[in-house]
Amino acid sequence: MRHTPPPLFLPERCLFLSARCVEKPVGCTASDRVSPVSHVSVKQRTLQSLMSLWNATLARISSTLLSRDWTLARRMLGSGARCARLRSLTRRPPRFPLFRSRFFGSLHRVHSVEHKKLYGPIWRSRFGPFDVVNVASPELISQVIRQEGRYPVRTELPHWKEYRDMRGQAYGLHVDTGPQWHRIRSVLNPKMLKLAEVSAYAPVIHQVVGDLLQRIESLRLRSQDHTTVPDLTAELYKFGFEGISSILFETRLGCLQEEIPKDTLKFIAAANNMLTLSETVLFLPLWTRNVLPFWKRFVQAWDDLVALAQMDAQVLAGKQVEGMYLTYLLSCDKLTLEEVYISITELLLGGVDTTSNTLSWALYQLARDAASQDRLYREIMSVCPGRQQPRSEDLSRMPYLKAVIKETLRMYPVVPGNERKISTSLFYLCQYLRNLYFFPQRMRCPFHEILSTQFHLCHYAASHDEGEFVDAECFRPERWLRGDPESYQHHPYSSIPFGVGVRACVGKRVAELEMYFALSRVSKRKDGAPTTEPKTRTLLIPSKPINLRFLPRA
Ligand code: HEM
Repeated sequence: MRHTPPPLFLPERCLFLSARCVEKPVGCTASDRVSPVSHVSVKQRTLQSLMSLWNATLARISSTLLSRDWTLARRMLGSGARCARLRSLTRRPPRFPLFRSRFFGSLHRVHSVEHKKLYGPIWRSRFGPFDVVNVASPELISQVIRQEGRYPVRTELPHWKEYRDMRGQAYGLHVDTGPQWHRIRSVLNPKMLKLAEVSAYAPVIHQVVGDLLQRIESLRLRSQDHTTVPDLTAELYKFGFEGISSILFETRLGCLQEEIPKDTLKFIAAANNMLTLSETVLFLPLWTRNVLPFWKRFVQAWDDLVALAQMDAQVLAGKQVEGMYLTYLLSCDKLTLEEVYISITELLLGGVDTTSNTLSWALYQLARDAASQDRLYREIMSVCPGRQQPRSEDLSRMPYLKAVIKETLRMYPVVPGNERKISTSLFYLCQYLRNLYFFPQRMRCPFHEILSTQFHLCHYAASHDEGEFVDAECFRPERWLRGDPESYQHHPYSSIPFGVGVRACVGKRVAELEMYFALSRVSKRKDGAPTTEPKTRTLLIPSKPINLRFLPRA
């Protein structure tokens, strides 16, 4: 199946030129890159004014539509057909799908796949205090990303921000926006995203993978049938934590030992609490904070996270361990100490659930699919025979290993949805020529006075779309292999588990290296598994423990 991108309806240049004029109706300056008036002909000026007028009218119509003033909208549009088309945006799902779906499980399905079936690839919904426009087709997602601007904004995390203000902490990557976010990001990027720099972490990751294998072996031997490793996700969670902390601090915390250090357990529990409570405190009204225990627990969880990351950072800063990420952050002198602490906390937080859950799903799917498992095993053995460990450069000769991770992330994108707020003054989306939507930069919201239009990018729905992926619910790593009879071209935005663009995941390369090394070495054993259902707790995680049987290969 080949994907043919649909043509765009409006000439982009024209739209942006006039959009600037809408923003600054009097005196567009040279810095706006709009030609000075004396250099344009009367015809061009007239055309430009007409375009400005047209765009201003459209912006007004859109904002009217989004503020639900239907009478005025109809009067302004004057066309029933067009009104109906735009109205589809306001066909809304129930108000709090989150709470309802909690009882039935699988929030991400209700939220994106089911809604896409009901409302099409674009719909509007309320998510806690947010009024959100959901986009669930790769084409629409790509259009949002293309217009995200220089400093993309994901979503407001008012409760995270409030906590940091309360404690006088720096905001950090998740909360900061604009040039301030960019400054922190440009310091973190080089040693996290450059392939050559990330390869330097290979030896330390291999040590951690070695510990994971030992842990699996000891749990297997201890089990009743001498094959089953119970709750593998919990072990992989410790692996994720040990992996990222050994990169950041270049020291081992011992998470995969029999006796887990108390502080490590505390960090893991705090991360779990913070992520679980994050949704709850966001949804509950402010007055509940003094009545219900959630806000206090949320604050406590953050206190524990920051204190532990800070404590490790302070102890290790004194040791001046050569080459570790923390040393780099402290010595580069581009971040304040507060920013270093919050960055370390966020990297630790980002690096645990994500890699561990993806690995759990990958092992689970391989365990159910003997053919994929054998193909992977053959590939690994051909590149790294015997007990040889893969090096970073070997990975380019392991396309199937990479395809397994890609397919796992397609089926279980650990972050099932992403967000973007619009930054251009006039923002449009166009779905296959038929529907054209305009969005104002700001719109009204009953909770906050005024908000930018916020888009929810439904990764999960896009990567489960049968139009993009044949038998989308089946695990088929082959679809990602170039030249394989089962492979085919996908829309480049049909599966973007790490996000794309300048605000995409900062830990992508580290996560991939950890997952490739762990999966290749664990896969040298054979396994089988019971079934389990996905669940979401801000992140997409298994709802039941995954118990795998590990049988040593002959
Ligand atoms: C399977 C592994 C992972 C997945 C699927 C994943 C996914 C994502 C996604 C979807 C985003 C949002 C990107 C956007 O807005 O466009 C993100 C952001 C982020 N991730 Fe990851 N991630 C993974 C691993 C990691 C690791 C290992 C780390 C830490 C080393 C990390 C740290 C972060 C941070 C700090 C951000 C915020 C970046 C920013 O706002 O500038 N992630 N991740």
